[in-house]
Parts: sequence; C-alpha cells; structure tokens
Amino acid sequence: MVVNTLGDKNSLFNQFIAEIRDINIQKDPLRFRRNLERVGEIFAYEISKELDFSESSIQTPLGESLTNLPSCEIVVASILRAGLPLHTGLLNYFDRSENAFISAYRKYSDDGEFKINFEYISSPSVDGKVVILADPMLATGSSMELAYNAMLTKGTPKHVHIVAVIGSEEGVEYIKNKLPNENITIWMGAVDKDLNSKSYIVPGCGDAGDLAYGAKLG
Ligand SMILES: O=P(O)(O)OC[C@H]1O[C@H](OP(=O)(O)OP(=O)(O)O)[C@H](O)[C@@H]1O
Ligand SMILES: O=c1cc[nH]c(=O)[nH]1
Ligand SMILES: [Mg+2]
Repeated sequence: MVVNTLGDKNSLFNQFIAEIRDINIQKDPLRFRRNLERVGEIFAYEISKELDFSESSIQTPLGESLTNLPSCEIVVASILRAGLPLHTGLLNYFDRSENAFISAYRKYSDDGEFKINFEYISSPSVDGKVVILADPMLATGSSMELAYNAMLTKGTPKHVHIVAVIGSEEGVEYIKNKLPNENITIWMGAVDKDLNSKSYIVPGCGDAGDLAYGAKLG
C-alpha cells in the first residue's frame, strides 16, 4: 500500500498544517475550518494526478481544444464530524463528484476507555468508482477501518484513496495491516510519532472536531 506524505516535501501546504497545529491560531475556529478546507483542496489536486484521464474535445468560441480530463466517477466520503471541512475542500476541486457521509465517533465510558460508535452511512453506490475517504485525524486507525468497511456495504470501488491530515505512525501501520494491500492509496499531511494514553496524536493538533465545531457532550 503506497503512503504519500505531502508534508515531507517543502511547500505552502506545510504552512496550513502548521496553522492547524498552532494552539494560538486554533483560537479562531473559522480559520481552523478554512485551513482544513485548503488542505483538502491540495489533497484533491495531488490525487487528481493519479486518476485515469481521457482526451476530450472542448469547443471554444474560436475552435476546438483537445484536453485530457479525468474520466473516472468519484465519490468523496468523509467521517463526521471533523471530516466536514476537509470534505468541503476536496469537493471544491472534485466539484462534480458524488458524496458519502459516515457517522463514527469515539464513545467514552466512565473509566476513560472508548469504543467507536457507528450510526449510519449515507452513500451512493461505490461500484467501480474511485472513493476518496477522508478524516483529518488518523490516531489508532479504528474509525477509518470502520468507515472503509461501512463503505464496502455500498459496492466494490475501483480504488480507494484514504486521506488524513495528521496521523500517527501506529495508525498508518494499523491501516496497512488491516486493509487490503491492493487498490488503496494513503495520503497523509503529516505522520507524528506518538499517541498519548487517551489515544490522541502527539504532537498532533488536539481534538479536530471540537476545534472546528466546539465541545460536545459525552
Ligand atoms: O483513529 P481513531 O483512533 O479512530 O481516531 C480518529 C477519529 O477521532 C476523531 O473523531 P471523534 O471521535 O473525535 O469525533 P468528532 O469528529 O465528532 O469530534 C477523528 O476525526 C477521527 O474520526
Ligand atoms: O489526536 C486526535 C485523535 C483523535 N481525534 C482527534 O481529533 N485528535
Ligand atoms: Mg473529536
């Protein structure tokens, strides 16, 4: 399974990741969401280079232009809630794609342990399509695994691009071990070394859902 980490190469992308991590800049939730969106736009552009293209004829006012355009059907799928701004960014570029939403979140018990609660998936058929499955955080990798398996109930995709803005080494390894090697590409913004005792990524950025949308009960 190929893992592409965009932050490994110097570009403006790193400025957006740095702002997503920065405890002071995080005080502005509008900017936090917009930075996730901007990162989603860059992921979309990079993923587009891997798609199948075919030649199309475009009629201009003065003649005909032959242009290679993406020829596959795309479904942008994301995990609620932190996935929403990233979803918007991907959709800004893949603007004609279909969309899927998966509800999966950490449900904590009193002893501090959590399990991933899955409630629903809202999705078109993914049969033969390219699925871009996005979540800003890949910590243990359990939410992504669950989302991937939920998506398979909607058909057999041609290829799945898994997108995460910040991940842990453990989470990336987990996905590589649990999901099939074929027809999956992982796209990371940055991969951090550690998870803390609550399975938060360190240094990470904190709780992406709360930073984007505020604290939630439970
Ligand atoms: O890799 P994992 O260990 O599964 O953790 C990552 C998940 O945790 C966060 O969601 P969270 O449960 O906080 O829900 P939220 O988006 O509603 O805040 C994040 O957006 C991922 O979905
Ligand atoms: O570091 C983490 C882990 C899970 N969810 C987050 O939002 N951040
Ligand atoms: Mg959260």
